[in-house]
Order: sequence, then C-alpha cells, then structure tokens
Amino acid sequence: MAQAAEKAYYRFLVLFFNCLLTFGSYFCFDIPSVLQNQFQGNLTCPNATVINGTVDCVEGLGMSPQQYNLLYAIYAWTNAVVVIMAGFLIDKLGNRFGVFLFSFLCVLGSSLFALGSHFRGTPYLLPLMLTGRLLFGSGNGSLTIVQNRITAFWFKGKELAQAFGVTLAFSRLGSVLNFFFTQTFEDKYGMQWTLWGGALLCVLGFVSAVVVSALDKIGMRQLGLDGAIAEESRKVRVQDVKLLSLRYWLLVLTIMFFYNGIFPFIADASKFIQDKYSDYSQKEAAYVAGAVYDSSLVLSASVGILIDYVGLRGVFAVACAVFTLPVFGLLAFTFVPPLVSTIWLGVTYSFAAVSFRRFKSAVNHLTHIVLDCYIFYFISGDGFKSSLLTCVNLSASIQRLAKVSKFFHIQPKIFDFM
Ligand SMILES: N[C@@H](Cc1c[nH]cn1)C(=O)NCC(=O)O
Repeated sequence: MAQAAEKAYYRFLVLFFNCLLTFGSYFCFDIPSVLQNQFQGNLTCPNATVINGTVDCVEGLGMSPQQYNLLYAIYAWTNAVVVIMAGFLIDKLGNRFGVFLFSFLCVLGSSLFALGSHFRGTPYLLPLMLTGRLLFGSGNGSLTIVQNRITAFWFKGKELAQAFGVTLAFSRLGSVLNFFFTQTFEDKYGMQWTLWGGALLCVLGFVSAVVVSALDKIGMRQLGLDGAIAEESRKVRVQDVKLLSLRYWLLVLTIMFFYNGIFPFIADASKFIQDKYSDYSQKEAAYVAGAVYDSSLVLSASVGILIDYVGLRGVFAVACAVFTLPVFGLLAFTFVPPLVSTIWLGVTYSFAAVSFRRFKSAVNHLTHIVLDCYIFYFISGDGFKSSLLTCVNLSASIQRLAKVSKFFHIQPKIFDFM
C-alpha cells in the first residue's frame, strides 16, 4: 500500500505550511517603510495644529533619517553574512534544524524590535531596535533558503515550478498586505501594537516551522530517505564552484545591481512620495509604494510561465535592468504620478526575480547575499567598502551554490543555461 507521503495531498500540505514560514517575516520586513513618518516623527507635539483635517506634527520615535535607514542596513548586512554560514549549517544539521533556528530568530528579532518601541525618548530605543533588526535579518534570508530546499525536495520531478511560484506568491502576499493594512492598524492601535502584531505574524511562521518539520520528518521516514539525504550532502565539494561559467557570473552581477535599486527605494518610498507629491496622505503613499509588490504578486506566476516557455533568462534579466533606469528618472525629475513608476518597477522586478529564481534554491541563497549587501551600499554611500564585502560574500556563497545545486540534482538545469 502507498504511504501517505507518496500521495499528492501530503506534499501540498507540506507546501501550505512551508509557504506560511515566510509570510509573516515578509510582512514585517517593510513595516518601517509604511511607518517611516512615525519612526522619524517627533517625540512630542505640544503645539500641533490641524490643517484640512491633518495634524502638522507627527508623534513618533524621534529617529533621524540616518537612524531609520540603519534599520534596513543592519538587516541587510546580517542577512548577507549569516546566510553564508547558514548554508553550511543547514547542510550539516539539516532542514528541520534550519527552519526552527531561523524562524525562531525572526520571532526573537521582531519581538525585540517591538519591545524597543516602548523605550521612546530613551537611549535604549535605537540599540534595542537595531538588535531586533539584526536578529531578524539573521533569520529571514536563511529561512527562505530552507524553505526553498523543502519545496525542492517535496516537488522534485513533480509540480516544482508551480510550487516555487506559490511559495514566492505567499511571501509577496505578506509584503502586499503590509502596505495595505499597517497604516490603518497603526492609526487605530498605535505604533507599539502594530509592531507586536508583526511579531505575532512571525510566531505564526514559527508554528508553521514546527508543523513543516513534523511533516518532513514523518514523510522522509516513510520514503526511507532520511539517511540518503545526509549522505548526499556530505559528498558535495567546494571545488565545484569552478564549474560556474562567466556567463553565470555576469547574470549574478546584473541581478545584484538590479536589486540594489529596488529594496532601498521601497524602504524610503512612502515618505519620498509624501514629500515630493504633496497631495498624498500617508495611507495613499503606502498603497502607491506597495504597488511594486502588488504587480509582482500578480505577475510572478504568468512571468514564470512565460520564461519557462521562451527561456532567455539572461536576456530578460539584462532587459529589465535597462528598462528600470527610466523609472528613477521619472521619480527624480518629473511629476508623473508615482503609481506609474512603482507599477513599472514592479513589472521589471517580477521579470528579474523570476528569471533569477528559475535557478532554484541554490541561486536564491546567492540573491539574498548580493541584494542585501547592496542595500547597504545604497544607504551608506560607502561604495568601495561594501563592494569589497560583496565580493567576499559572493565568492563564499558560490561555494554554497555548488553544494545546494548538487544536493537537489539541479546542476544540469543550471549548466543548461550556461
Ligand atoms: N531578505 C528578503 C528581504 C525582503 C524584501 N522584501 C521582503 N523581504 C529578500 O531578499 N527577498 C528577496 C525577494 O525577491 O523578495
């Protein structure tokens, strides 16, 4: 008689909880962007006046723009560094250990971040919130790697492309809902409850980690694969990195510079829109900024099918980098409604993300490293130092790339492209 783990419902159950792993952390990642006004708002508003129904002083945490951007930079740096070690750790200790550890780090990080907001006006606020983002950054990127490994294992040779599409869509849904609801929630319940709400969504991720681990363990045992996977993982050699071609590296660089423009922009987009285009409320500005993720959510699946059909991933990646350039021109030098720019950015982002993700979990690992480094590059303006670090990260992470690709037997696909 066929075991439960061999049936379709079992792997779709795994997929459902696997998707929930990152839903909350993606939601949390951009909470600061929606609430940038409050993060940078005044500690008190003693002489506030109301003009046309809006108060001219926003009460908030009193951060400077630099301190606000540091929240994203510290996430990016720890994410980038930890993801390198995470790869090796997961290889040695397994997916189950990975989901527990990294989803726990997300919970811890987002909780510390929320706790920090209670220390408004004290010297503890920034260290607590930065430590929160640091721990959150240590968990989130690495969690996506384990998530993709689990999807790849359960859907290898079956509905793999669709499963990756659904996983990505679920994460995007987290981002989209953040830009739709966080401001309304903050209006009603205040900043502290909003941040605790984000932490609660990360707890949902942790609960899903428990369920996914259990399903994975039971299923692997039924399939008699537990030992085989560990053995395969140990056989992978670091020298395999030499097999990656110049064409592959060029694609990596393209995506790296591409992401450099996307996430730093989203981090500051809501406030930028309010500052530059005077007739946008905070809520409207968040909707417009979130349109990058909205279009990505809507398009990812169809773009995936298109790229699977026509191939040319490298061409798509380069083309969307080129077509993104005018967006920043529009935003900087014209008054064309910003929704045009954010939807446009969402379209090119979808093509870039999908064409890159077609290299499966191994490359996803690399994506996180490169894009996160470049968030710092953008924010700090310290190009040389961060470029150096990125190179170090790249070479270290490519070792992991070779490992993971072998592990999932996806090398033939990668080398097809090259
Ligand atoms: N580490 C995440 C950061 C992120 C960005 N938006 C939501 N979370 C990441 O690198 N994601 C890659 C992606 O394409 O979403």
